[in-house]
Amino acid sequence: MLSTSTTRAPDQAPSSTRPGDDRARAVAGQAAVSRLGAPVRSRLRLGQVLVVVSGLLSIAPYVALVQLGDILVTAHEAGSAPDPERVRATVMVLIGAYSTRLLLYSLALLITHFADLALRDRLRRDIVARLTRTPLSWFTASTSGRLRKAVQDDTTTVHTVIAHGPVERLNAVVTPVALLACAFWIDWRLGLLSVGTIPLYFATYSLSMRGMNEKTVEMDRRLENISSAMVEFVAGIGVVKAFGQVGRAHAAYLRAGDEFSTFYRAWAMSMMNISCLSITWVSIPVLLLVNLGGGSLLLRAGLVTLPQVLATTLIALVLPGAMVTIASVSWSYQQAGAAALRLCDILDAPTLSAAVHPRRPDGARVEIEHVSYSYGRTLAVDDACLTLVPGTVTALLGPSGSGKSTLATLIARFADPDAGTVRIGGVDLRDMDEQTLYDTVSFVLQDPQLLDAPIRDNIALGRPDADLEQVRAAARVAQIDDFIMTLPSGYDTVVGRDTALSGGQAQRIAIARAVLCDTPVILLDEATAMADPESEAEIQQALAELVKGRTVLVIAHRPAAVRGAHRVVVMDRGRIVATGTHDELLNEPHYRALLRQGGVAVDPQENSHD
Ligand SMILES: Nc1ncnc2c1ncn2[C@@H]1O[C@H](COP(=O)(O)OP(=O)(O)OP(=O)(O)O)[C@@H](O)[C@H]1O
Repeated sequence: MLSTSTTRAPDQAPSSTRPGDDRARAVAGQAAVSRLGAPVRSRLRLGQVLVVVSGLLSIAPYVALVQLGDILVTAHEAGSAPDPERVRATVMVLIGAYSTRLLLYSLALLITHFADLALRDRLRRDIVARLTRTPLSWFTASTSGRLRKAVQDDTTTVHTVIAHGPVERLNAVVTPVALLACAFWIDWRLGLLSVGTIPLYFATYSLSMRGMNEKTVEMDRRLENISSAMVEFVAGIGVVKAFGQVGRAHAAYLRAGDEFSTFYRAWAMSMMNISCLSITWVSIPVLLLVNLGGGSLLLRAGLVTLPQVLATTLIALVLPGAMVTIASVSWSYQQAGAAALRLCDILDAPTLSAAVHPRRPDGARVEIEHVSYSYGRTLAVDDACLTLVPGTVTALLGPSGSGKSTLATLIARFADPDAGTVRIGGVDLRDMDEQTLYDTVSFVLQDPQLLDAPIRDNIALGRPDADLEQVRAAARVAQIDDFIMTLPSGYDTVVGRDTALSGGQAQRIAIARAVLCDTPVILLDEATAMADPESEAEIQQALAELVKGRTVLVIAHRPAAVRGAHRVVVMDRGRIVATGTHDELLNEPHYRALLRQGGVAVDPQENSHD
């Protein structure tokens, strides 16, 4: 079945890539970050302009400081009191420049935060808009997991690089560059002292960052492995327990965890030593030693003044903060790259084309003409031609994997065929708008998929405007009304919270849902009639009511299910190999093989044809 968790959408990217691909993925990640940020780029640019101005303004307090020092030292040396007017003016410049800088910086952050809010809102809307046009065949258990991660986690990860990245990274570059220029302007020798340790820092830092992009992508991939092992373990817990394999399934999770820690420890340990060394070059004690030590030598030689030494030493001390910010924002960009790629994957999910001139079907005749459909390289339906006549039940029979479910889902437009046409009432499904399609076809799936909502809402899923009487009428047809009325809250009972339903009860609710939709075409998974033998008779009766007078296709998983069908269609490896009534097909080899496999006694007469 298309909807089972064991299948994978063909267009889904594999969850792991080879290490050789990691660099390309890291580059693609940065392109994806830039693509996601495009709608708010002008706002980010405005924030960045403010940061540049604020960075340039950072020079002013230091210049004012040197000036203030000069005024005080000159007055001290002359043995007179400093000029109060000049002192006040210099202090005002110092305070004014500092406050304006802070104000501009905060304003820039505010702008990028608002941009980020708008972007996240837009991203979530775009994802929802995209998914409403995405073929149902795209949604599998794994795509659902990716979706959850994208909407919940990845939009938050991207926040760091949209709201903080442009401002903090630029500030961490502009401010130190402006300050260092200022230091050189104060005195070139002192300027050299303040940047003296930077080449050493960069040399060791780039050593520690070698292969960082690839490692980050690899880390992300290994974390994904842990998540998938966990999801697999939890999703399959029923079958795992039933076969006493908890230890083994658990082991897969532990193995993924162990592999991650081994990888992380090896990476972190080698990086740690070298990155400690790089940080030492810009640590406060080393900077003080170099700047004050070198500065005092220059001072003694009479080449510089004390305020100049103090100002350039303070400038040099700004460096470590800037380095740390650059490193942490770069790291955020790498993580955001992986998150942005996942978001772009979802934003680029395939979509079904919308009808340009929507048409309404005339009748409920279903015509499948030369239809083919593949999942990646697997050809699931191969040049199928079939007509479903209104008022008849057609049973689709064939071995597992022969393409029955795929063919049926194409009639509900879970996907568009790669070749050929599916028409209902003379209208190509691609020329029907969504609502018309929902009003025309309903699908009773093998898994009834009840929501954690009142039973009434579950039945009225396709017709939310239906009143209680209409809902009850549908439930009566589906043989489930009596049972619902025995529940303490009746139709307001919340499935999952107030009551647990048996498989058969859940299926009858799903049948009531289809009865209420009252569509002229019904696609039915015969397995709906098999899950709960105790209520099979009731389900059969409910189904008999449901299919009356409609165009019905039943996906038959066992030969006995063709009972009562007007016509049987046999599929094999994607092709329709035989069509006819049960009697007409008795000599057809594929049909006979299926009957034999299903343990159905074959007419003794036909033995002579063997
Ligand atoms: N989502 C998917 N991604 C990739 N291949 C798929 C997917 N769903 C089905 N297939 C493949 O397409 C082929 C037809 O599958 P389909 O489920 O239509 O067969 P089926 O006759 O309904 O089988 P069953 O009776 O076991 O449900 C099979 O080879 C199957 O492996």
